[in-house]
Amino acid sequence: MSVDLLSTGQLDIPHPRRRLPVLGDVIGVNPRTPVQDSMRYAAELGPIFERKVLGTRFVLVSDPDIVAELGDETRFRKHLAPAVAALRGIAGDGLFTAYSEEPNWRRGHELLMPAFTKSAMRSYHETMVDVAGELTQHWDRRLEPTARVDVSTDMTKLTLETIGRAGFSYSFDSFERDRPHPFVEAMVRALSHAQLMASPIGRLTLGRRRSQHEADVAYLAEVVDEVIRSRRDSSEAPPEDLLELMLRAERENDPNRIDELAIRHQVITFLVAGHETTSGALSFALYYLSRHPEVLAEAQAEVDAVWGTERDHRPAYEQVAKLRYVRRILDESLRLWPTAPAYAREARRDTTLLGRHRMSEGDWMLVLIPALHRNPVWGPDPDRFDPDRFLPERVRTRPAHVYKPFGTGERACIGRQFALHEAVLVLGTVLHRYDIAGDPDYRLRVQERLTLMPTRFDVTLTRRP
Ligand code: HEM
Repeated sequence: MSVDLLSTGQLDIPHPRRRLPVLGDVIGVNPRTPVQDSMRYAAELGPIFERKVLGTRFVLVSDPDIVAELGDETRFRKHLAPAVAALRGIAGDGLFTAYSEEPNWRRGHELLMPAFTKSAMRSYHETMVDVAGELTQHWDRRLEPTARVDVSTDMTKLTLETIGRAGFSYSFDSFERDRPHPFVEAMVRALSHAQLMASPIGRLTLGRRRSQHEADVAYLAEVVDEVIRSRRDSSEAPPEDLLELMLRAERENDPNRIDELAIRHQVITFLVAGHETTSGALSFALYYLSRHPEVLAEAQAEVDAVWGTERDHRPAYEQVAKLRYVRRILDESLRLWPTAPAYAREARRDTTLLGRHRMSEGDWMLVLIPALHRNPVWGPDPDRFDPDRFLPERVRTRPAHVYKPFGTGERACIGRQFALHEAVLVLGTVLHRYDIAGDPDYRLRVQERLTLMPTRFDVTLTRRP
C-alpha cells in the first residue's frame, strides 16, 4: 500500500517546489542518484518531505523523533521499499528481502543469528587477518617505492573474499585476478538495475538492459549453486560456517530447516549484503583519512601503541576492539556516508505518529539515513568529519535514534559485528603498514547502486618504516 497521508490531509508534508502536473518532481533529479538528490531536498525542505514521480509517492524522514517512533516494533515493521522488492528476483525470501511475516525470515534468522553474536566473531578473526594479509601482499608487490591503488576496487576484493571464506569456506581468488570477479560486476549491475526499477523514470531508461539483467541474475545463481555444490561434493569434514549451519539443519530435520531454494537465497544474500556495504564503509574511511593528516597520524599512533611497531605483526582478536580511535573514524565515516542509506518502515495497524498524524495500516516511510546523520542535533557543522563525535561522553549526550547506519529493530543488520570487526581490523592493518595520501584535486564522487560507494578514488601508498 502506498503512503496516502498527504491526500487524506493527515500530514502536511512539503514537496519540491517545481512539481509538474502528471510527471511530478522530475526537475533537477537523476534516477541514478536518488539518495544525493533526496539529501539536497532534505536540506531544503526539512526532516519530512514527499517526492512524487509519475504518481508514485515516497515520504522521506530524517527527524530523530519520527525515526524513534518508527523504531517501535509494536507499531511498525520493515517495509520492502520498491528498490528492495526489486531484488526479490535475486534473493527471494532471503533475510534481507523477506517480508517479516514470511516463515523463512524467522527460520533463517533463528538459524543464522548464533553465527553473528559478538563472541562468534572470534571464529572469523583468523580468516579476516589472512585476507587482510593478501591485500597488503597485493599492494606490496606494486610498490616502487610508492603505489597508487584504486581503493573501492581493492576494498571490494577484500570484503567479497572475506565473506566468501568466512561464511562459506569458498574463495573467489580475488587477489589473483586483474579485474574484479565477474560476480562483483554482475552484482553491481543487478543492484543498479533494482535502483532504476524503483524509479518510474528509471524504469523508462532500462531498455536493452533487461536482457543483461536476466543474464546477471542467472549468473549470480550459478555462482551460488557452485558454492553449494562444491561443499556437497567435498569428502572432507564440513567446516563450521554459515552454509554448514543451513545444511546441517536440513540433514537433522531441525524445525528451522530451510529448503534448497531458500539456502540459495540466503547464500546470495550474505554474499551481496556481506561485502558491498563494508567495502563502501572502508573506502569512505580511507577517503577521510587521506584528507585529514592529523586524524591519520593519531590513528597510526594508536595502532602502533596497540600492535607495536613490527610491521608484519599479526593482530590477535583482542587487539582489534582496542583500536578505539580507528573505530571512531569508521563510525564517523558511516555517519556521513551510511553505505546502506535508507530503510523503510510501515505501520502494522492504524496509528498516530508524534501524537498528531494518523497513519493507516500499511502506510510506509523511508528513513533517509544520511540526512538523519546531518540533523541539527549533530551540532552546527554536521558535514565536518570529526571522529571525536563518537567519544563515549559525547555519544551519551545525544538522543537515541540519531545514528542508524545498521537499521533498526529485529530487521536491523545481522552482520553488524562482522562488519565492525572486519573494518576495524582492515583499517588497522592498512594504517599500521602504510602512509596514505590522496590526490589533492580529487573531489568526492559517490556512486549509488542501492549502496553508496566513492568512485575513482585512488590513494598513494608508501611503506612505513
Ligand atoms: C558497514 C557494513 C554494513 C552496513 C552499513 C549494513 C547496513 C544494513 C542495514 C541498514 C540493514 C537494514 C536494512 C533494512 O531495514 O531494510 C541491514 C540488514 C542486513 N544486513 Fe547489513 N550492513 C553491513 C554489513 C553487513 C554484513 C557484513 C553482513 C553479513 C555478513 C550483512 C548482512 C545483512 C543482512 C542479512 C540483513 C537483513 C537482516 C534481516 O532483515 O533479518 N550486513 N544491513
